[in-house]
Amino acid sequence: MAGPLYARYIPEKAPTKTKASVQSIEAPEAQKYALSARPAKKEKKEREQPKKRKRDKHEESEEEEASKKHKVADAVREEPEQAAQAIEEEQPELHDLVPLPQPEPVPEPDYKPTFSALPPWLAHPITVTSRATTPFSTLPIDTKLVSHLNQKGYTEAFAVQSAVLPLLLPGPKHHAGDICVSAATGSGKTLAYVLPMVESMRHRVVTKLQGLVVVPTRELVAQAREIAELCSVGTGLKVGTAVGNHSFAAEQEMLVKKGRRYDPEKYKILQAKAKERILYGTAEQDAYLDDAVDMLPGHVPEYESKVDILVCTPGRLVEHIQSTTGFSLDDVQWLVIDEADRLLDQSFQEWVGVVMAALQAEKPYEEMNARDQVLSKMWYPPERRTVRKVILSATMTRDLSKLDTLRLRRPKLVVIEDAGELAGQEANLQDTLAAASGAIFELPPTLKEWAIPVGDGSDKPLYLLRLLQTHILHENEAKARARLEDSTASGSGDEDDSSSVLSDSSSDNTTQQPPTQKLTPYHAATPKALSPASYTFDQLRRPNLHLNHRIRNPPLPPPHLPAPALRPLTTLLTKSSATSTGRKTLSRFRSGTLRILIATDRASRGLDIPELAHIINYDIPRSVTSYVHRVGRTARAGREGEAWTLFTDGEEIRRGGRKVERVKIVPAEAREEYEEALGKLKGDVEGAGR
Ligand SMILES: Nc1ncnc2c1ncn2[C@@H]1O[C@H](COP(=O)(O)OP(=O)(O)OP(=O)(O)O)[C@@H](O)[C@H]1O
Repeated sequence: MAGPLYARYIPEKAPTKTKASVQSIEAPEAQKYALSARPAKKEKKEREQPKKRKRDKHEESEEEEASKKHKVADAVREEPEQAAQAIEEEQPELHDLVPLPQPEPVPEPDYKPTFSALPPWLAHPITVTSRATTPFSTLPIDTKLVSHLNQKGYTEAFAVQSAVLPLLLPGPKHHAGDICVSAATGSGKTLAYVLPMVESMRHRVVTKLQGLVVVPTRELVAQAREIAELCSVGTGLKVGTAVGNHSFAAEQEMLVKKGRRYDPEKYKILQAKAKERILYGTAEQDAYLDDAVDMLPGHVPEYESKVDILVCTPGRLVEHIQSTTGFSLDDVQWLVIDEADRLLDQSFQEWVGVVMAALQAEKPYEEMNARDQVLSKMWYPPERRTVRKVILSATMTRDLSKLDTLRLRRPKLVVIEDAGELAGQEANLQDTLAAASGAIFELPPTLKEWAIPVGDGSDKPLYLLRLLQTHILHENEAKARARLEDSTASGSGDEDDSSSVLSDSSSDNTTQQPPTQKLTPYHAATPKALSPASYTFDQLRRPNLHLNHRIRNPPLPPPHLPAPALRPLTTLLTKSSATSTGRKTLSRFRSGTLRILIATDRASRGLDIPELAHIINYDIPRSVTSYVHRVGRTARAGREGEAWTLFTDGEEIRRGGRKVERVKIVPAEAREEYEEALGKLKGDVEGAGR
């Protein structure tokens, strides 16, 4: 009998479905056992008519199912509660699927590669501890030079010098190949390359450009030149520079001497070339031929270098290679690249390619000396000179694509590592940072680093002001005072009155001042602060002015300080400062006339101011490299120094996997004056922009 056309709808419960699925999982098992219990004959019969049986079974089960449903529907209609209970009882107990128990995973050892992608010389550098020093007298250096160095206070070779000098000077440890050096800022790298260069040229007869030193900035050129001149005393070697602080023509004049030589044969060749050029236009556009035309009959022009060692910036070097007649690198024996990572990072008119080509270039036949001319006509060409290359940095690159451009010959890498407790931290830093950027980083072991939280950064100038007042100037003034008292007691004070700064500034706060004339001896020796910063106050458009303004116009002269107001002691050094202004600023800072220098990253490389005691990173540097070079302006040549970094809420400063020690500073209490000054400054800037 067919069921009713309609009935109350009872949704199927999930367990019913689950039951079905459980049943369907269990069914084959049950069937298996059921089948195995049947007699073999029946089994055979079943096998013979499997399709029919299956279909019949299927129809039967459908009928059963339908009649069951009808029964349930009837029961529900008659006794709904009992029916529901019965249905529930019918439900089998269900369990979720549980993952099978698994064995404990076997811990995998940390991956330690047994190979390195770096070539052996980079992967296994010569490492030397930063404490290894050697007396200069034990090194194969001219005795006069040793005593001159001693007089100037250079008695012991620093670690980098102790490691590099034997490799570059003649002797049992001499290395016939190129050297790369990674050593901390202020560790004495300049002397490490200048000394062997000068020693190798000591007995030269005529002036030839034999040593080429390339550095990135003008300040570095001046410093390297100073050291080169110190080492060249008594040798007659001439040191020149090319940086663009003179006109190009004046610089050409300083580098190359134009002369003439009687050589009728060569004269004929040159005349022929010159005629060719005149006939065919611009066949060979070189000033050399122009000069030849102006020569006396039978004479040819002859150019000589006026310098033995040239210290230069890469851009200016390229200009001279390309445009100065008679300037050549044919006799160069030494190529030094200081601050190599920076120089290789920036193209500077593709300087590496130009210099390498100039070093490789064959001399034209007519410019060869007689011996080479004879040899060049023979079966084998004249011997090629080898140029010794010395590549240095405190953040040495291990980027092979960059180093390859220098065509290094049998190179060796020397790394000066920090000894003692700090070495672990450095190693960490090196591991993590070297892995991240492919560079090696070194920091001076005598450097102390501090981090100062400044909230959201909106009050940074006030934090800076307080830092200067409480930790830097205050401390220094206290030290100066103590030294003053000592010397006054011993009566050894230098009476030289060069301290106009202290006397000037005393007008701000006369009652606070110690007797000014007595402070003078400590002036030059008073530690100073440099505050490299990159500013981001976009709304003010002239950000440097902002910081300078804050320091030069402190909201209130700090009454508790024996120091004068900061205004006359502070100045700016930016990239846009003209060369002469920059030089003057630096010399005033060196002498102690100025105590606070607000600088950009221009001052972060190579600047050597021995007395500089504090670096303040007003903003967190953009890279680790930048941090290393900035803080490296202090703690130089084994002196102590401190680096302070202001950081905002979202920033963090870590070193060697740990946070740099924090110092809490309460910002200077001058908010109202600060806001007022900011408003005034904004007005000034907007006024100036109109
Ligand atoms: N053997 C020495 N004895 C005493 N002072 C030294 C010695 N060698 C170098 N110095 C001094 O150490 C200071 C730092 O030297 P230098 O500028 O060569 O360091 P650097 O390693 O090139 O630093 P940077 O990487 O920052 O350029 C200089 O003032 C220099 O005169």
